[in-house]
Amino acid sequence: MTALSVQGLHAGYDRDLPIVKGVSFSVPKGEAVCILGPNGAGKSTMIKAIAGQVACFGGHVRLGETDITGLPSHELVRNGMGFVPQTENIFTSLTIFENLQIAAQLLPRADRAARIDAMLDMFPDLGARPRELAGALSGGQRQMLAAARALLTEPQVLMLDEPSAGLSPKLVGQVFDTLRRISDSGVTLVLVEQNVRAALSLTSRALVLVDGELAHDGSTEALHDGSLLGELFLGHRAAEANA
Ligand SMILES: Nc1ncnc2c1ncn2[C@@H]1O[C@H](COP(=O)(O)OP(=O)(O)OP(=O)(O)O)[C@@H](O)[C@H]1O
Repeated sequence: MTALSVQGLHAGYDRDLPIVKGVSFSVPKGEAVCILGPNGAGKSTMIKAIAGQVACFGGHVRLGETDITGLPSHELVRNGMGFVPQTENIFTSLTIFENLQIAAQLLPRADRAARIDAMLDMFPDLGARPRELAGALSGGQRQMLAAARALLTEPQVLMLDEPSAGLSPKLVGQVFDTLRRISDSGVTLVLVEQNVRAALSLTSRALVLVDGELAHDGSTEALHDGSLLGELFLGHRAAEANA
């Protein structure tokens, strides 16, 4: 069964200069997929367009059978999409518990307390100190809180924009261990990553975006020795150099 389907997506900040140009892919339920590519390729723009935060100029995004193209973020959450942006993904002046409470507002009142408890159980680092200010957490714990906020509504698909950004190697390891647990629990994962090694350790399939177009869609095995990835990335650099 297909969890997420993107067909002929054109998206960006100016209709006359789309950043994402005709990208199509689909992700079966339960699969973990990473989106790789050189700086400026349009990875963040694409994931934000799928998450309803950047304008779609053409094409379709479907979550299961539902067309979600261009729906605002809160509607996407109701339809089963979780999105963890790269920055400003938690409220640092509020406690861990309050951060979860705000995310829980989208749930029926009767379900809120149980879902918050489930997240505090799932993330023991957070469960040990629910009254601590989110701003006092380490970078890795902040990413866990951001993921917990997104998972609270039990999304079918969880998308993350560079969960390793700004983290030390040790914290990257912690965050990816958490993502592996989330993936193992059956949630479909789509993540944009600059940290190729970490991304390939988690996902079985990679999409490579070069200059807003899909340059590769296949098993991560082919990318482990780095030469194909290098070719894809270098091809882009050569094109830039000749421009
Ligand atoms: N808010 C914005 N307004 C206008 N242009 C933008 C905006 N955000 C990004 N861009 C442009 O869109 C292009 C793609 O950027 P994007 O951040 O999507 O790439 P990326 O592949 O995620 O890069 P990186 O790996 O460096 O984060 C770049 O040319 C960038 O300058």
